[in-house]
Amino acid sequence: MATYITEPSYTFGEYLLLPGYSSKECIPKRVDLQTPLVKFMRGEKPAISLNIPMTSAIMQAVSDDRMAIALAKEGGMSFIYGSQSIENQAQMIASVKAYRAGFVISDSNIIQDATIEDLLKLKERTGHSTVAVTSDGTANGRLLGLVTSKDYRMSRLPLTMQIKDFMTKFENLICAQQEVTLKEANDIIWENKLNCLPIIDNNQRLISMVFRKDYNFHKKNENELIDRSKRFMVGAGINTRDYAERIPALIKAGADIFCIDSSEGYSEWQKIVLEYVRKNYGDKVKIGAGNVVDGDGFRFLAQAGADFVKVGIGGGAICITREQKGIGRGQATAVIEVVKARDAYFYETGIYIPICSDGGIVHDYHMTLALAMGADFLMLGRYFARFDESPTNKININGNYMKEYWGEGSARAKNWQRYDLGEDEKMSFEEGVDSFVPYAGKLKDNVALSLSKVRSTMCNCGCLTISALQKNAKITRVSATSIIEGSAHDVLLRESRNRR
Ligand SMILES: NC(=O)c1ccc[n+]([C@@H]2O[C@H](COP(=O)([O-])OP(=O)(O)OC[C@H]3O[C@@H](n4cnc5c(N)ncnc54)[C@H](O)[C@@H]3O)[C@@H](O)[C@H]2O)c1
Repeated sequence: MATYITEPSYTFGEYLLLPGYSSKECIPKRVDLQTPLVKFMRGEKPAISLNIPMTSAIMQAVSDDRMAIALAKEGGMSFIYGSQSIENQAQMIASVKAYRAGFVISDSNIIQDATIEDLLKLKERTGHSTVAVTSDGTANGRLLGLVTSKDYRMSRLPLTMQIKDFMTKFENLICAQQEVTLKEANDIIWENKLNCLPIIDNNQRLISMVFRKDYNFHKKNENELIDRSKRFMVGAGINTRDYAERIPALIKAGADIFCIDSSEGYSEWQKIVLEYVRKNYGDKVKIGAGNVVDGDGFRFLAQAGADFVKVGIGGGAICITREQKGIGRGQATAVIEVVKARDAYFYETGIYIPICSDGGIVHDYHMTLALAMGADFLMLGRYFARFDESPTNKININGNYMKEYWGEGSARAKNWQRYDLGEDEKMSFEEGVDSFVPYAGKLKDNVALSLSKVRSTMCNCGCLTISALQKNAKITRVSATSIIEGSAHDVLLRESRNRR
């Protein structure tokens, strides 16, 4: 007979925190959000910690090199998506590791045969008026010219005019070689009255840009997540098929940690990958595994050697695994159950394995709840997809700006053809949808606001660290009507503006 778990599984929205005693020392400014990323022995320190408990999801629509840089600046980490060629993924990792403050990877690039109409669309999408003209329209193509708003007059030029006919051609540009320091770059900008200085390599390929207007914004963020050589840290998603080629290539590119990316981690495929890493690299290479939703799955991955375990099936905003396959678990219950198994494992072995809660975060307070329930850090997809730094298009829909957001289980992501299930193509089905999310601006501002709420709640609970919150939080289930009671009710709202 099947095993029945009679207790229903719950989501974060069905829980609240009760306040604990907070002393006058307990103020948001003093809250420390540092949290372990990889396993460690009792009494020892983890080899890698995050400075904020946030990672960005292993998704095409979320985590590329630009996102990774923006998030590492704030103290978190991106896991760059693996649903792309090994070469492309390695290039993204390498570009994060090569990042130098003040040197920006160009996100507005175009080919010289494109038209003014294409240029206007690009400007609307990226919000930037300086556009690099490269041989292949990418950020690292051969630099052929530059277009700024000074180069064309909308009222005078036809929309069909080609970029090559009005751009500032390479021969007339002032550029610098990639060895230039930020100070030297800024001197060139001032001496030549430039707004932007392209940085190129020996083959005229664009490496980055330095902007005059960034001059005052190069101050170091003390929270930033850096390695021993002061380079930003970055993770990489991998699969259970081409790992023997992908892992060495990504290590060479500089990846700091891997995560096996799958909806289902309680599988022999994951054990094989973890064994491959331990056999070839010992404990030097760090690797997380998942996803699981119960203690059995956790223990399996812990014993197979995972450095962290990721929790969650079917809770992502774009995920339809539960309705397609009928597997999954309410995210709060999944976290609570896996944390129970983790704590028991820690008690037995002295090995603490961090838990990552992946999916199901809708409101900022859900982050605090997930941490209070014992997760050490969160993986967020929809949350980060809304920001300027996500890799997707910004689109105006009925006067509102939206960003595209699609699941890794959707046909759109699967077009990368990494999943050959050995079945008839007609038998394959989607586990994710293709959608839009409301555009929300800069990552930095949003993360600061979300974490200010987390810090504030932690103070209400009398906790200055995540581990104190995990030990001391008092959590209650809420009834359906108390959820209504907790929102604005029985009043007519004066304005429908989105609440910050
Ligand atoms: N967290 C979630 O709730 C969720 C749900 C659905 C999809 N996703 C995402 O969608 C993507 C696809 O997930 P998935 O679970 O379909 O991918 P997967 O590659 O883990 O599994 C796909 C299928 O391939 C099989 N397989 C795996 N390795 C194999 C190998 N070496 N040889 C032969 N067969 C092998 C698996 O058993 C499974 O049937 C991932 O990015 C995942 O994170 C996530």
